[in-house]
Amino acid sequence: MSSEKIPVELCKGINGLDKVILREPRGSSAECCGLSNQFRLQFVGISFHFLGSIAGLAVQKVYLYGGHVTSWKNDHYEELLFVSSKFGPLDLTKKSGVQLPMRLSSLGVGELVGEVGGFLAIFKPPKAIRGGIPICFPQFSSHGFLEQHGFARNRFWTVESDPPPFPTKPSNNAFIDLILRPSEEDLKIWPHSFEFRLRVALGPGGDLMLTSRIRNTNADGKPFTFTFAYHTYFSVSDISEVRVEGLETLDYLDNLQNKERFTEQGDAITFESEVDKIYLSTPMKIAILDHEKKRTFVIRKDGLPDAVVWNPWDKKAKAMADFGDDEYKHMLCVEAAAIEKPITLKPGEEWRGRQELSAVPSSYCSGQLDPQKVLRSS
Ligand SMILES: O=P(O)(O)OC[C@H]1O[C@H](O)[C@H](O)[C@@H](O)[C@@H]1O
Repeated sequence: MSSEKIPVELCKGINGLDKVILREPRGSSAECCGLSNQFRLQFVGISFHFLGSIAGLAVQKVYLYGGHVTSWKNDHYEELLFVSSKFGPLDLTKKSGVQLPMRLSSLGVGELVGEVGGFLAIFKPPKAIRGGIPICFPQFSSHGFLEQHGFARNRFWTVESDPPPFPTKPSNNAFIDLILRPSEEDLKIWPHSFEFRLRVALGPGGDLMLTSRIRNTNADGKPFTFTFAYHTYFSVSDISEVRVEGLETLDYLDNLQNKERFTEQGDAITFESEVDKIYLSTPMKIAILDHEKKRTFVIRKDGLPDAVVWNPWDKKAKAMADFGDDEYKHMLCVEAAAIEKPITLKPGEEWRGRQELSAVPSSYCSGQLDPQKVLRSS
């Protein structure tokens, strides 16, 4: 089958990795990923059921881990998102001194056992994929009592073939709709019923668009409150060659200084050490200029007033089991978010948060944040 004729395809990648690929005729693509079947079966005993082809809209149950976009490529087939070479549960063993292969079996909720020559090591269940676009919900970071960044990034999402209508449908049909509802276990840790619909779409020019719709479906009449972020890892040539525009002079909370509030002073944001800041009430457009690659990412966002900027730098990188020691040089997270003013929904209410990413050649001039001008430049 010619891939060009299939805007949405369900397939398997390396090591049986389940993924949905969105394709755009000029060559751009995006992938939403799961963990490999085999691996998931070993770890948590969840089976996958493919009941048809997505292109034919006959799929009823496809589970994708985290509703996580793991790849976004332009029409030159260049990867635009960073994903760590060490992501995934297998690599978590690396820094604990345990070697694979080992026998793995499920111990029930939350614990796994690896046995190597009589030596037992207990691991946490699979973590979020390190890179791409993890979804942080219902809590950003440690701003609350839930696990870091909430649980949505560590759950299986389902493909939804017939979601409630969006105002517009992408003309190229390169989109996929996912849904997450809480399990019984989730309700024990966050006692709120919700429907989280995520549409991942690839625009005709290769733009990657994520739209989240979160609805309170509580039957007990209670509202709920959440924080949220698209935790986007951009791939950059060299972090010291990168500049972020659109956040100058804004107030931010510095996660490295007890979330204290400061005001940004510089002309544009550049990087020479660890950064972990939540910029507040940011403009709808933010640009990331990569001088070496001569590429500019433009983030357009709606319903997401804040923007997190994160790079772990060398020391933290070394401490992260699922991250290469030098990989901090090639990534930058700029995360469209709603954090400072958490969102509250009454039963029946729905919230929308949208992020649109473009990658354009850097004939883009500094300070020129009109996205139309950016898109017209070549
Ligand atoms: O390691 P993770 O849980 O994926 O979090 C990675 C990072 O996410 C955000 O950017 C936070 O602001 C950081 O404080 C955190 O270190």
